[in-house]
Amino acid sequence: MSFTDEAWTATASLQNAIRTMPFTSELAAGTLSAATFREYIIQDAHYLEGFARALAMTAARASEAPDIARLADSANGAIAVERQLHGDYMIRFGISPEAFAATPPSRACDHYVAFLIRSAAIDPFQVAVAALLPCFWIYHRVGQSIHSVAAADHPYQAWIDTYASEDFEAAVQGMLNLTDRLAAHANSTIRTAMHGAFTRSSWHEWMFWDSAYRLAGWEEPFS
Ligand SMILES: Cc1ncc(CO)c(N)n1
Ligand SMILES: Cc1ncsc1CCO
Repeated sequence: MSFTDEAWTATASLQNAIRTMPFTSELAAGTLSAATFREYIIQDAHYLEGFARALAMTAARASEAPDIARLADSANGAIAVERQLHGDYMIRFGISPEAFAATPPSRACDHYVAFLIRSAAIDPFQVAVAALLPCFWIYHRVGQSIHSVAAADHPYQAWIDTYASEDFEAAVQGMLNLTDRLAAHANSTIRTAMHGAFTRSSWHEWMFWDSAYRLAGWEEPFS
């Protein structure tokens, strides 16, 4: 079995939780409240900037030139999606620049981004790549499965189209190939750490949607 098949199987219960959780089920059905989607879009704009930084940092550490280019392309792609959120979605869902500026990253968003940037900075390159893979793969799986059931006048069609697209699929396939190539040449210590990073990132994907659904920010102490 390839490393990536192994990683998906090892995280089956998390992947199943992501597929069936309220945020993704209601997103698929088109019944997710606009207020919840708004919160998610704001947080995702914050996330995509941090994700792009982690991709660019990991790109710089690749030993093969094509891998530098692929990871840097994805950093560029993540910023392109972030610009789309700012330029189109925020207007469509009634998020003013002032409202965005007044909303800091949530605890879940900051935790995920901090994890990815820390991994990119100090983990072995193979482990940093494994940490980045769920960001691609889970979104593609979720986007595809919603795409296959979505009604024609779906309120979140543009979101679905982004992650079910052939362009995104090519980026996902590139990351899967890179991860499997690295794992095939890695020793068992590195492979174990790659599994750990993949699992932790998958958990962060679940937590990110769970947090948006609960409209969770930063809890403050009561006086
Ligand atoms: C939280 C999160 N993970 C992954 C993606 C897809 O890149 C995204 N837009 N947001
Ligand atoms: C992973 C990812 N998420 C949004 S854009 C992007 C890179 C696509 O090339």
